[in-house]
Amino acid sequence: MTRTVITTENAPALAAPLSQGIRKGPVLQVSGQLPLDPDTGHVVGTTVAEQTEQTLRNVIAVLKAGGAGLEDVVMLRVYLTDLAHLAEMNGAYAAAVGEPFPARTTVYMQLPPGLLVEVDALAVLDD
Ligand SMILES: C=C(N)C(=O)O
Repeated sequence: MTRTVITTENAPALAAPLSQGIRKGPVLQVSGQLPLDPDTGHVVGTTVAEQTEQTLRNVIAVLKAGGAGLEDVVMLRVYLTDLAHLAEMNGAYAAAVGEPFPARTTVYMQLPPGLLVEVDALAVLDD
């Protein structure tokens, strides 16, 4: 089975040794996306809600480039810098992702200055 690199100008090009997404057969893994504007590379938003919205826009852009959509996502991982942001992130997340919600894990970690959230996604496409 061929491993295909997924690249799109509609999500930011990250300055790291990674692909925006990788597809192998029906499986599409989206790399951790950040709340960056794809055109400028600048951080979008100062609140965790705003940053979650932009981050999920970037996740969706990579999914689309790989032939998938949110309906194909089985797992999302959300990385937050502060437990106090959980409720606000959940509000923005629920509105953007919609039901039925994929499985999800939320992890707390450090991110570079100004970044409050990162999200990666695993999608499985129909045969
Ligand atoms: C931004 C990332 N996904 C990374 O550095 O792994």
